[in-house]
Amino acid sequence: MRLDYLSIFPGYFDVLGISLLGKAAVNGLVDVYAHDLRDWTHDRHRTVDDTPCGGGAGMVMKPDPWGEAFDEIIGTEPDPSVHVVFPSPSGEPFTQSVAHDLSSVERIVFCCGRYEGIDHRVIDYARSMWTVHEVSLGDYVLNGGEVAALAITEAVVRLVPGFMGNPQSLAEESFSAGQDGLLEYPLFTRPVSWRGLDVPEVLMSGHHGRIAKWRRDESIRLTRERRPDLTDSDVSARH
Ligand SMILES: N#Cc1c(-c2ccc3ccn(Cc4ccc(CN5CCOCC5)cc4)c3c2)n[nH]c1N
Repeated sequence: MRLDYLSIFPGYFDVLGISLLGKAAVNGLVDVYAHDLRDWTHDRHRTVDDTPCGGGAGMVMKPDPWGEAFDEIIGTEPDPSVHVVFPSPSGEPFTQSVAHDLSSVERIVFCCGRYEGIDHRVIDYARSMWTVHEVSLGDYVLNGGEVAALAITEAVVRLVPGFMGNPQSLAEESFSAGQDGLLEYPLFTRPVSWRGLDVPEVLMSGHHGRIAKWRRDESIRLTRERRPDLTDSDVSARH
């Protein structure tokens, strides 16, 4: 899998050489390339933004540098196998399902906007050439797309076959199909007693059936308390 990042702050992506992702890069599972959008400007100030047509607050990212960067990084021929991700406050929700879909893709290009956003023609042009995902991390405001691109990267790459040492742990996570869309149960490890707080006895019983029931009940309780939106009527009936 090749990952490209276009940003006026390419240094954000230096962290991708750390931890598991760094190991994946070393193992050849993932190739990471960060690009400075200003490398495709031609004025002395390396300008990437301008005032919004029709007025309004802030600045908008000019289309020209993006187009020239696309030509050099991706190419000038349409190729639907290339997936271009635009993090955006007005994007569709980024979910585990989207992460799963992207994990089988060979090439992803992240376009990280700043200011008030990117000239919309850049997104329209990208849609005419490649497979585009305009996605939002959630209902809160970031200053740009870089942090979102990092989060999306982690969510996607950890699903790539061969990346995680123990793929079974993926199956038991919250938001994964294997858990019926329920939140993950509380986790404990040694010591059994810590600052007057004990591991629930059932988890020390060695009785796998009871342990499985306790964990299921806890997942249901937590989901009903914290994420009623995840429990549809069918799921509630089953639980
Ligand atoms: N993913 C994700 C994100 C982002 C995100 C992603 C990409 C960019 C690029 C620039 N920004 C800054 C920015 C902030 C606020 C606004 C809204 N304003 C638009 C003009 O009208 C007033 C309202 C726009 C742009 C970004 C933010 N924020 N939150 C997420 N979950």
